[in-house]
Amino acid sequence: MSPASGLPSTLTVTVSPLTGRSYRAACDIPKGTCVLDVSTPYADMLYKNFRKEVCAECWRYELGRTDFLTCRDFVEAGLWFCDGRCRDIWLEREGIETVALLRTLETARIRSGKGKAKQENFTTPEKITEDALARAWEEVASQEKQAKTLARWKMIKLDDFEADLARYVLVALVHLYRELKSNATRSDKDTTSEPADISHSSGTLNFGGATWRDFAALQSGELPQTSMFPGLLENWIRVYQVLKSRFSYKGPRSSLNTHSSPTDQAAIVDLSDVITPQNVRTALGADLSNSFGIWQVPVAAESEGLGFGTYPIPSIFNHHCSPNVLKERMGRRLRFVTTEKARTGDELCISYGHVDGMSLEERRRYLQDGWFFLCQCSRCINEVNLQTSGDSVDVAGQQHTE
Ligand SMILES: C[S@@+](CC[C@H](N)C(=O)[O-])C[C@H]1O[C@@H](n2cnc3c(N)ncnc32)[C@H](O)[C@@H]1O
Repeated sequence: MSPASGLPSTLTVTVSPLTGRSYRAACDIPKGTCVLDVSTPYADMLYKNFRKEVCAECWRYELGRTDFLTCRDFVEAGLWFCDGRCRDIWLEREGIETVALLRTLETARIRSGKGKAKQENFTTPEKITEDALARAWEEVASQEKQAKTLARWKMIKLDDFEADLARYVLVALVHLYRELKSNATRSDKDTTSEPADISHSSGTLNFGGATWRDFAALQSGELPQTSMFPGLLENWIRVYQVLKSRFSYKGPRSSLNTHSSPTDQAAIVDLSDVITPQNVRTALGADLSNSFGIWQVPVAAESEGLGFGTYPIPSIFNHHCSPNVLKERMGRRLRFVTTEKARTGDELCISYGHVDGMSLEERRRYLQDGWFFLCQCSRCINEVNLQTSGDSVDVAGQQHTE
């Protein structure tokens, strides 16, 4: 599926059985051309360790200095800003209700030094398969039909890893919620009564030209990730249980969350329709296989990873070990610039990591371990063919005949 919106006329999407969707040049493109420019991710998250040192809007980071983060209006929600301008840009896009939602979510985080809270019983399947994952999530969905389940889930506390993932999922689901509300408002505009929660929804719908449809069309990393790290399934289910129990509301508003202030309760929207096992799996599955790390800039080998963001439209770039497109980050903005001339029909690829100085085996291991795929780029295929023919290749891709 190609992206619903935001694709420049210089790019076209093709699909191959081996590598899925990828971008190709729709015309001849000179070297140094910006082929894609995306202002913000669909969902993003700064790791808790860096939150007090990085602006939540422009992602400015000054090697651990914090004095430039002068706007601290929403620190309970885990949001530090350079100043009121960064705060207002963030609020304009995300909406004031998201501050209340994030603040409530932070109350579900195990406070440092408080150890591990009592968790739900969970047995990880012996072997992770599509069926085993489906059964585990069906079990969760059936549990929530029991009256006391949500009250019990409300007591669950998340460790930092899980709470950070929950923030990322929550941001994505609020975007979906707002898209649905906006569509409903548009189709209901002849009627006088608005949907109950629309008054709580603020902000502009602009998530880097992408919609939930684009986000949900991303390749899911759920099976490869949970197969490699089976404990992830329990982490993901706990994320779901916390989101469902705290932000789903079918009764009186005061029963929504006993931990948040009355102001927060008033501002919190009812996310029950969007917090579903399928949507949470979609958001988490899109993470590792598609997200871009938010690296300290300028990027160097020792750059800190501050968090990650998922940009559905750029996520269609496939990897190449000698790429012809370079990614540049400026704040939340990602720009993709050609590093050589591309002819009509050429595949346009970025590099997913620093593979330059690696041998074929090292590159393939790196991509398999970190990204769960066997690299099929033309450089790797050429080197495999050369190895079969007995010739050798050095790490710069130069061929040496024996
Ligand atoms: C960020 S997505 C890129 C878009 C993806 N092809 C799609 O259809 O959505 C990353 C996934 O694309 C595929 N991919 C990207 N580059 C590849 C390559 N060089 N060789 C094989 N598969 C690749 C892998 O399945 C990988 O998990």
